[in-house]
Amino acid sequence: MAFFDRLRERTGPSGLGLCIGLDPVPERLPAWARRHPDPIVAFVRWVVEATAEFAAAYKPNLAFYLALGTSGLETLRAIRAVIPPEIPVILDGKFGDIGWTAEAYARFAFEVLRADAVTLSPFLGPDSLQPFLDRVDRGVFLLIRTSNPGAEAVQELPVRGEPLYQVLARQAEGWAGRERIGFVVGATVPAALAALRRLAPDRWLLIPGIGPQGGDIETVKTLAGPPALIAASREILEASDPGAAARALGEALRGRDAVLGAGAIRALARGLYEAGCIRFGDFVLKSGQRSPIYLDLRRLVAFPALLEIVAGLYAAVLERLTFDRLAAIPYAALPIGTAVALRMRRPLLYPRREAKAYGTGQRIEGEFHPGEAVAVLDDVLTTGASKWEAIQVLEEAGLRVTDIVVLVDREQGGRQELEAAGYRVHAVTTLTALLDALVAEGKLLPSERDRIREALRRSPAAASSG
Ligand SMILES: O=P(O)(O)OC[C@H]1O[C@H](OP(=O)(O)OP(=O)(O)O)[C@H](O)[C@@H]1O
Ligand SMILES: O=C(O)c1cc(=O)[nH]c(=O)[nH]1
Repeated sequence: MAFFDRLRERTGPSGLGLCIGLDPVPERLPAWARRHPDPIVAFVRWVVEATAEFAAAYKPNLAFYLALGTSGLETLRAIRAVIPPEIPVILDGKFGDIGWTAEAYARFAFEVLRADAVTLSPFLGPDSLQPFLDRVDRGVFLLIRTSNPGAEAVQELPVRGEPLYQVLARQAEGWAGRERIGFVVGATVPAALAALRRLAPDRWLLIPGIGPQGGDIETVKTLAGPPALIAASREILEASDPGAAARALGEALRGRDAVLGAGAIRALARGLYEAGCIRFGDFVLKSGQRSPIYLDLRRLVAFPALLEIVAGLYAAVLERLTFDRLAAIPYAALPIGTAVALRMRRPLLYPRREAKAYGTGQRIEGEFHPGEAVAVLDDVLTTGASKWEAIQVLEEAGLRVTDIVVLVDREQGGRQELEAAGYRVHAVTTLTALLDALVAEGKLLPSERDRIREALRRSPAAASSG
């Protein structure tokens, strides 16, 4: 499997992962490790065992092993061997040399050390990268805008009115093997995070510089967003409990919504696909937009076992929230809401599309008291229009809508508008993550996934949501 597909698997639906730097310094090791006959390997093994479940990738920096002396490379090989095979290893060597020499570096990185990716300086131009790009299952991260204070003096030099790093990023978009190239950008340079994400919306970013160097995760999430690896080394290696430090960083990264690991999202995607809840074609949505993909979760009623799984996923999100009642938006979310209410033993209500002219004439079915907090459930979030309609009815009746929970956020602008108005939006997963999982499951070609993504990116709602 290609390197960036492996990263997608590791990060799951959020597309944001922790890349743990393995940069040991002998004199800073804990006392117990220093007493060990093989201190560095013992220490790194201990860190890896404690952090593996939170690591999207590990990143040993070559310099720390060279600094150990002639035994350093053997130590690095031993460390490569303690990293579980499913976790990609990025060798941080910041290589960059003419082709012939680059070929030797590539052999060292990919054959001797069996790294899955490397960091490279793009300063010598595209031919210097080629030996690394020729290994089609491996990846490279180009140093585009680094986090160190002196970087500005070179990387921000104006070239025809544009900073050099942006020129480089733009050029790299046209280089052969571009799908195997990610960019390194420092968390300490917010303007570069935003600029690079604008220039390269789908490209993996490797972002060092949080913690001791001064960058912070919230800024990275807001300005760069996924797909990205956030690098942390000292913050984890020097913690008294590296596992707890990695867990805290992982949670800060994934945020409150992450209820699905990479395996679970694949199982969900497979279940939905096999039940005919994911359709490909040419569809018109509620908003009038056209779409090459349609999620038809109304079909869940024909697959009770899958409906139960889906209800469990909503419940995993809802368990973390505080609310008095659930409200389901007709029609698709009515059976889902009922399954969730049964599972959680929480009361459900639903706003009708319009009041009936007979019977009770109610606009809201179920029981409620003004002032109560409501978590609104829907199947899919596209523009958010159906959520706004439901919110209006519920709020006119004196209820307080606090949270909106959907199974799939199609990432077409709905979330931003609801959040801007103060509603908290939670999605079990996103369309991007579902598409990636379908590719991993062999149900969709990568080229089809990319075509669908591109079509959705060009849709009017996506454009208006910025
Ligand atoms: O975020 P939005 O742009 O509102 O789009 C998503 C909505 O569209 C569908 O409802 P629809 O009214 O088509 O169908 P339904 O009555 O069958 O649920 C879907 O069930 C969501 O409620
Ligand atoms: O936006 C919509 O109307 C919509 C999209 C989708 O994927 N599924 C659905 O039921 N509605």
